[in-house]
Amino acid sequence: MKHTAETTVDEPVVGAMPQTDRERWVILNPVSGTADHAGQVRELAAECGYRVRKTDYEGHAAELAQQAATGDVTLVAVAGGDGTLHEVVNGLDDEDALDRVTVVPLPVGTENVVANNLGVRSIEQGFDVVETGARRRIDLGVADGELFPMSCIAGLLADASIATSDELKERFGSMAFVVAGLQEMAAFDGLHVDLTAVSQGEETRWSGEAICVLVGNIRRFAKEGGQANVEDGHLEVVIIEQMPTSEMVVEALTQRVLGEETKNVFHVRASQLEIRTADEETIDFSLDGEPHSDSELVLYTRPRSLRVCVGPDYDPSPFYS
Ligand SMILES: Nc1ncnc2c1ncn2[C@@H]1O[C@H](COP(=O)(O)OP(=O)(O)OP(=O)(O)O)[C@@H](O)[C@H]1O
Repeated sequence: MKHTAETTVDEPVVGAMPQTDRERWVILNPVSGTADHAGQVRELAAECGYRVRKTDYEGHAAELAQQAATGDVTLVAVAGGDGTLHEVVNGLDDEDALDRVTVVPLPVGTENVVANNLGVRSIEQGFDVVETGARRRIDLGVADGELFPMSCIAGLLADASIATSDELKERFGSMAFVVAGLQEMAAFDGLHVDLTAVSQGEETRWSGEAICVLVGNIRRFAKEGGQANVEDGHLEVVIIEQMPTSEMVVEALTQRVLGEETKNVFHVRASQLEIRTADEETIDFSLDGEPHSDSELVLYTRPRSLRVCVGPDYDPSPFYS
């Protein structure tokens, strides 16, 4: 593989061009996914001239990103899943470095939602797109003051994602999330939600009993899911209303398979969102899979604030009806 190509944000890179990345690091989470990737990551990193920094504990990726930001590093490859990427992005932001450091995900986690939606499907392709891929600026979501590249989930599925065990993840892969959610449904008595969504100065309000509120930055939860437009300054918001478990399954299938809007699912796009519960109950939510809670939740976007390398399948303006 050749060394880094000259890249202008938003422009596809054609052919080999002079190097501009001053120093390149891989932040490697050795325990992400099936934990068998460290050897391959180190090998390719050595071949391509990256320094590898390994995480030793939870939160370490954010500290390493801060160190990268205070040095000469202009490119960080993140060998981990969505949780590790989340830490890196917040670590870079703590040093106000999002504008000078480009990030590329190396998908070695369990779900790798961000990497998949950026069109980066393997470790090798990750190193490759740094040389030959386009570079773009994508939106980041903010929830409770914390950045999230992927999603924020409040209510039942937030609990479920926290409760999703490693064993379950190994057996069912990305389905673990859904399976755990359905398992927990019986014990969950809903959340009375007052939600205000703002888009281009227009307010939309929703109040009622909800199972969960799903907010996607790079991913869509509505209809058949897939990649969201992550350059338009909007979040994709889905509220799943409280309903019997049997209806929930039908609802999920109808939404996923047929792509139809149905009565128990409310969908809105928003650049700003406020979620409150009726009696100021605590809202449990997960940011890119990590648990949080607060009495209210304010979300918004920081449009086009993260520089990323993307693969050929990445679509800057995906079409959905
Ligand atoms: N050395 C370590 N030992 C234990 N945990 C670690 C270590 N390094 C990082 N972590 C933690 O591992 C967690 C999971 O990482 P990550 O999200 O990358 O993988 P994943 O959950 O398998 O993938 P995905 O989020 O894509 O489903 C993160 O919360 C991170 O803080």
